[in-house]
Amino acid sequence: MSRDVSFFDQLGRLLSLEREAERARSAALSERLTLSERAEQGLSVLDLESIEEEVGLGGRILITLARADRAPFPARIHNGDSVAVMPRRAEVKEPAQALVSRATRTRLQLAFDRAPPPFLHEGLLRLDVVPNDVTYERMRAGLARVKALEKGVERRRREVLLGNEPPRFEKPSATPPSRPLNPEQADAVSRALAAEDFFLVHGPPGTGKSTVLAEVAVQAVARGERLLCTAASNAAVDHLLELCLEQGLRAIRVGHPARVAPRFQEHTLDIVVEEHPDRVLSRELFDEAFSLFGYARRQRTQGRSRERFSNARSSTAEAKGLMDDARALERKAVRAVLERAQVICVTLASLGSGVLAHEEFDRALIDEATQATEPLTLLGFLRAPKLVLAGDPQQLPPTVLSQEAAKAGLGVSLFERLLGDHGEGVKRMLREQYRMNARIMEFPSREMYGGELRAHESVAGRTLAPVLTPGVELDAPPVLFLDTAGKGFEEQEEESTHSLFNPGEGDLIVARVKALLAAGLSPRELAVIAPYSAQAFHLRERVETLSPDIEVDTVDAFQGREKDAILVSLTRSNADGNLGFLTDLRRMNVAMTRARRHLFVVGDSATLSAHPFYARFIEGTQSDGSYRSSWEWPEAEHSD
Ligand SMILES: Nc1ncnc2c1ncn2[C@@H]1O[C@H](COP(=O)(O)OP(=O)(O)OP(=O)(O)O)[C@@H](O)[C@H]1O
Repeated sequence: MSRDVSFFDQLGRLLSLEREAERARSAALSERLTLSERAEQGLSVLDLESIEEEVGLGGRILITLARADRAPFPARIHNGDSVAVMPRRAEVKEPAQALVSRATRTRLQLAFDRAPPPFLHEGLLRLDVVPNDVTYERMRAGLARVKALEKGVERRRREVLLGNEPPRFEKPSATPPSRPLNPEQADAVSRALAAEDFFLVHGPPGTGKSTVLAEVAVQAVARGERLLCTAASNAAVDHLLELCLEQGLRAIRVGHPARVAPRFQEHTLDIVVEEHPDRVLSRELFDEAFSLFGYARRQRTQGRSRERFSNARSSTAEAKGLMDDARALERKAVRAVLERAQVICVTLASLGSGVLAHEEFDRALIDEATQATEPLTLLGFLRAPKLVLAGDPQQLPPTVLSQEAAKAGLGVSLFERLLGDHGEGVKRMLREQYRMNARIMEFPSREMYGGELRAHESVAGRTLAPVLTPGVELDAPPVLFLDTAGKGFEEQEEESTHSLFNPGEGDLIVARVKALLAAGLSPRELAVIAPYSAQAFHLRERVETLSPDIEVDTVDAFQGREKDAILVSLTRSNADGNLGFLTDLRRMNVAMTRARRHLFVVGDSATLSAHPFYARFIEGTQSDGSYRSSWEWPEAEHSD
């Protein structure tokens, strides 16, 4: 399909729609809620005071807040959230913006990039969790830059991107891989390395698409290339970082330490920079500046005299000068660390952050590329002449709030669009999977991947028995469908969110959790997932009391993860055969491909059979002994 550059303007318009939708949602929420309701929902915290101040990594100012009565916070505030802080009662023009760097039950440590305004130290405060606009600005600027690629090679890149010119490939070289790869993986690696523009790695669940990217990284670094490893989510970037480190590459993780998993913090730019001699020096200067700021504050607050004010003014000026020197030294240290790295790992959204503003790479590897919108992925495109995108268009697409924007194209990832524009020749599908028992794999393989998946011999026969207490008897075949038809377990709607839940299915899930734990399954190897957030929420409340280590979440949140046993509550049960967004089969594909040894699905066949996909799934379980009716299900009696 041929396009002209107005395509990027169209994407810009869709971004505006999406931003409006996000604003409208948060405005509707604020409007509906009084301040105390906001506080109850965990969107605001009131009556805070600052109780500690220190200088943290990268010269950030860390201020710890606690409630004046030291009461615990609601559970909603997480590390990495953006927040705005303002006086509890007075009006201020500009609330102070910060990120939550450590959230505990009674304390919130906030990281400020600049010295926060004085009101933070004066009296009671209010904190609001705020949606973050920065990424929109970066995507918009990115679109403008791509559109403006006019000259020579750059123009050609843009034309390939638009689907007007074919991508080019060098002759693949036959470098032996650094680890054993299956034939499709080896082919994907060599074609990705041969790509002069881009290549797509299609990785169905558990087929090692991250492994392929890591191998591309090893070989590209061996050729002397400088690499960018990126993805939309922090978890995916952390995973790439882990694989690169395992391969012995010098990789640096750029990102706010609050958003990086704790075990990778020692590889974050902020922490590595701490060791650099220039940074040691800058720390001393920051300390000095802070004591001067403190002195100035005391001078100002201890009474009014001309001398005190003038002392305060000159100390503040001196402190500001020291801060400037300290920052310059710190920038030098950062440059030195980045230059030494072979691989930089960072989320797409953080690529636009100050420290990386001028970094260029030889190649960008983008994981989970089918979960990122095109404008977001283009931020990676802008940093490297060659791209490798890994993803799976049969799993969930990017989350887009505005239905209109999603339909008009924002819901289509760059991966999918390039595949549509250039055809199958620009992609390699991986076919051997290293996660699921063959029976668990069979149905999604047939429905979503043309029956082409293979289970590697190390996983094909895996069952639950070896991870349970020896000798325990439990009815747990690889796939088990528990049918609630005729039980009257109707779905219900939660008033405040309009999301659905189903207490009857909840009872059966809770009973299954108890049975699996009693049989000796580790709670860390068990997860409960539901398509609807209300069902996930209700289940979490009940399952958490059985063990805090069992994860309970929505299907969408569980994409990319795996566990030995996965329990799925399909939730829908109504007289009209209405399946809502269960008809997005990509969501079901994700739900059904998370389990290694045991996939337990509860649902109402009378409702589900209205859709041929579910009808075929249920028939399959009936024909091979994986079907149970809840009328004759022993655990149903122990569900309280
Ligand atoms: N050729 C191989 N031989 C043996 N094991 C492999 C091979 N390739 C991948 N694996 C294993 O398969 C598992 C999944 O690999 P990886 O995390 O790369 O998959 P993925 O496709 O990115 O997964 P997901 O679907 O969760 O995104 C890992 O445990 C990995 O070590």
